[in-house]
Amino acid sequence: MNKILTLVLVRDGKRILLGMKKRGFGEGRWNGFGGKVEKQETIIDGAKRELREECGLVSNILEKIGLLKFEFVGDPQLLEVHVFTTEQFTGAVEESSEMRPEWFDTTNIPFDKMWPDDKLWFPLYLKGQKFSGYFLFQGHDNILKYTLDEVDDL
Ligand SMILES: CNc1ncnc2c1ncn2[C@@H]1O[C@H](COP(=O)(O)OP(=O)(O)OP(=O)(O)O)[C@@H](O)[C@H]1O
Ligand SMILES: [Mg+2]
Ligand SMILES: [Mg+2]
Repeated sequence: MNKILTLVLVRDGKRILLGMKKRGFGEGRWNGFGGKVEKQETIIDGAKRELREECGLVSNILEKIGLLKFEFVGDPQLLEVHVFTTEQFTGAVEESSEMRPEWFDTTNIPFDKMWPDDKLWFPLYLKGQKFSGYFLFQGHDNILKYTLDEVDDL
């Protein structure tokens, strides 16, 4: 069984909100907001919940933009990350125990302090292209092989 995760990218014109992960998986890296989908919730509800928990923002309009699958050498569990974006949100950005949020200009995204797959698919996201990808990692820094496709539907 794949492990189902969410990732939400909040966009405000030319800026994007990322969070510095303060603990757990991906600690020390900037990323969108998200986490594990719980048993009783839908994927989109999980995405909304994690967004609110991790940065204080509320959105009811998440657009699905990507599906990413990750495999780590030596780990039989496949991660399935459902990626969403929104430009419509309410609330105030607040730091949480898990994330320290910060706005970045879309021309100045800190790829050297992000998961290495991000620099591969972010350009598709930024031009409004939906995508589907698979990445095989060795450790947390090396991508051994990957596929990345532009798709019309997810
Ligand atoms: C390998 N390449 C990757 N590239 C980009 N993003 C990645 C990723 N691998 C995982 N992610 C994201 O990292 C978060 C992990 O989930 P994570 O935050 O640990 O879960 P959750 O918030 O439920 O935490 P708690 O267990 O409640 O503490 C989650 O958003 C997931 O989409
Ligand atoms: Mg999380
Ligand atoms: Mg969680």
